[in-house]
Amino acid sequence: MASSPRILIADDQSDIVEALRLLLKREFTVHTAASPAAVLEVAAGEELDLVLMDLNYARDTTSGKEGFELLDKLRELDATLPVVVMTAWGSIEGAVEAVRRGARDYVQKPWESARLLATLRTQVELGGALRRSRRLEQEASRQRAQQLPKMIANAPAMKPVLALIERVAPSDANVLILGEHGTGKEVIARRMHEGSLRASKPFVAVDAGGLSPSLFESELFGHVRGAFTDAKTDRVGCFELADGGTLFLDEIGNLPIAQQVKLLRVIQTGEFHPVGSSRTRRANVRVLAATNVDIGREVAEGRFREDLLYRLNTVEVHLPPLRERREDIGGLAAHFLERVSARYGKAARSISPGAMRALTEHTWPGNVRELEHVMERSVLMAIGDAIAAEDLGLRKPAHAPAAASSTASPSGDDEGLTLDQIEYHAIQRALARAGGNVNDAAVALGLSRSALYRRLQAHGIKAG
Ligand SMILES: Nc1ncnc2c1ncn2[C@@H]1O[C@H](COP(=O)(O)OP(=O)(O)OP(=O)(O)O)[C@@H](O)[C@H]1O
Repeated sequence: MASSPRILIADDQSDIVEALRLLLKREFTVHTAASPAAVLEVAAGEELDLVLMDLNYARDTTSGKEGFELLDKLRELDATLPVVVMTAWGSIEGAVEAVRRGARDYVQKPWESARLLATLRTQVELGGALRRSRRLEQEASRQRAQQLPKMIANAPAMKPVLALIERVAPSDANVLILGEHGTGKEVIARRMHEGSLRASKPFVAVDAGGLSPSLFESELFGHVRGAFTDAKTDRVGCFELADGGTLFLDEIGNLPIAQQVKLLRVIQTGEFHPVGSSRTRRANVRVLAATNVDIGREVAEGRFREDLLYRLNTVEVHLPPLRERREDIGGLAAHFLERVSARYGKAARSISPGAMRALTEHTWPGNVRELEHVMERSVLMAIGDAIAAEDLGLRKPAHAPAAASSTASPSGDDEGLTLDQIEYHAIQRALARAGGNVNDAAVALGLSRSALYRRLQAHGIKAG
């Protein structure tokens, strides 16, 4: 059975305290105090649900000064604790001042029992609701903090990135995050959101560039039932889901021109129509976008609208590839090792010095995501106490230069490489043989020119 609510009665007149105690004891657990000091002592030591207090304590005073001070202190102690003040008949100013200072209600002496009880019940209930909602809020923010992916960023190359996040996260500026495939652009976007005033509101991520044109509008703006054959019910779009919060548009560089126009309009006006509806909806959304393509070139070659770029890149964050922040490889590897081991219910192993050397010498065309996959594989493959270099499945010390070079031409021995790595090396070899000519390399690889460009972008290889 739930225990009865706990009330503290505070008055220096013992006959009043006693009368109240008799009235309230059937419904409440009653504590009493005769002075402000005693009130604070009880309030500090007991979980209370309400304080019913007089405003005057020193004999013959009527100013209420002591009561107001006590009220302030109680609110400092616990702003959610409801306080109801008692005032002498006719001193309404005192009651008004007490309410201004945070008392939830007041009763006049002599009180009318039924009314007093009703007032106390209401305030106990409201106070309980307030406390529950505060608790839920705290719980939600704790969970958010826990879900926030850990970000390893100690390398010198990450310093400017961290400084920029700190500076622009709290603003409402639209930010464009530039970086190769798998460098952690979404991680940066989440950090920005968590560091903003929108942190308690939703963060919605959408792969904008990966949506088919027919899905794009419905995904972003929603649709109404019957808008098209498959629209069996209304659907809320990402803009509306992110209202008040942050919308992260990934792969923005791959967005076809027709969709760029639609996106630009919403960003300019904050207004949109769900597919099949003529009703205008509004959403207050901060847009963070990311791309791994050379967006300047996309604009220069007419594939990306300059006006949209200006809307998206109020601030630009350049996320360096993993090969430019090798100092973080150890920390990232350990982090992924711990996470993956926990996921598979395995004891976390250490990383042998040989494995660590192999990790730091690898060129990481797939960046942090590739490192994550390598660590996942190694957890499954390892048999010893420590992860050995062989468990990583990496080519032995890869001496291939950074991805930007066109001379990388590792031997045709692909054993132990991931599909992604094999593709990377095949492209590098084809480019090297074609003297950097993308058309020739595409022919040699049996790809169309644009398909090869897409792969070059995906691997962060700069050709020509
Ligand atoms: N600095 C980092 N610290 C810890 N984990 C990271 C870091 N950067 C990236 N990761 C992890 O690496 C993976 C890839 O990161 P993310 O998805 O953010 O990359 P991306 O650049 O957005 O990828 P894409 O180009 O495919 O959109 C994720 O699992 C992410 O949690």
